[in-house]
Amino acid sequence: MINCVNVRKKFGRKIVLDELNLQIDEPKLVGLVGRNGVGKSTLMSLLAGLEKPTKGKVEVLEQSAFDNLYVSVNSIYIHPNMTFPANLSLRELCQMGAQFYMHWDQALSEKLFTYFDIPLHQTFQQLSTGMKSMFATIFGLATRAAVTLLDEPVNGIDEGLRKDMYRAILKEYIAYPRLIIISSHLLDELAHLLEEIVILHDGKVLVHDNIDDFASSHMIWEGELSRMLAAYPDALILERSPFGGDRVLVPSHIAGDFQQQAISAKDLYLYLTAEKKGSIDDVFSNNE
Ligand SMILES: Nc1ncnc2c1ncn2[C@@H]1O[C@H](COP(=O)(O)OP(=O)(O)OP(=O)(O)O)[C@@H](O)[C@H]1O
Repeated sequence: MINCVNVRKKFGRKIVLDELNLQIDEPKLVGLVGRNGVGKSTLMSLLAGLEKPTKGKVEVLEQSAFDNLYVSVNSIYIHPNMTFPANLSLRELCQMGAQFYMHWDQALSEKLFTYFDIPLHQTFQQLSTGMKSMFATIFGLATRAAVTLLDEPVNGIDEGLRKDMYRAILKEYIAYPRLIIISSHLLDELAHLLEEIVILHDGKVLVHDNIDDFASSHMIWEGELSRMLAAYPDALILERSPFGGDRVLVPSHIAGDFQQQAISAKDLYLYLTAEKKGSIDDVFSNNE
């Protein structure tokens, strides 16, 4: 359904994505994660055909994505900075959506708008930040587009309603499977929904895996650091303890006679993408 081959994307002299490869062949619920500024939105814009790759190939539904009407009518890209025509009410926007997207689900959108209390007589600009996200995400789901790209879909939504929105996404996906890619920083909230995870790091896909396989791919050893490093020199040191309980991260297939702990997908993602530039305490250390 999507195929990115050796994709590079530059803005001016800044290379954001480079030699990025990603292929997804069937409907899936996929989480796209990565640290701030790594290029998640850029990748989604490329998939939506809004941006042209500087180099390489971006195909969606087997067609080159950039500026392609077939890709436009079969995909939707919802993101926090999106705008809608200021002179149209939300109801009118939905009528336009129904004309453009042939699988538009009017009944679903009406039920969700009612549940989330979205005032359809207002314009998009009149909504609060959280309501904008709710409207846009429901709009995205109602399109039933084969490729649905949700960039930070719960941006600004309070915690209780976020859970409802995740559930709405999951139920819609189960009822009408399609490729839904969700970018988010809230991997702990999202992980239970996802089938696959894609981690962007240094302009590339660092991990593309089944979410459960990803979480179980590593484990934490606790013990004496020198012994653990002797058993596995490439272990990532997570924590030094003056009392002997040092902690390191190792791939799960490595055998070692140490206390072992499972790790959550969120923590593993954070460790694998950590920048090694000291801690926030170092920034303040001269002032203390
Ligand atoms: N149109 C543009 N012109 C110039 N630079 C851009 C443009 N779009 C994105 N960038 C730059 O590309 C980089 C990646 O931005 P992008 O928004 O894709 O990252 P992101 O992973 O979605 O970030 P975040 O998690 O903070 O939302 C950033 O350095 C950003 O400044």
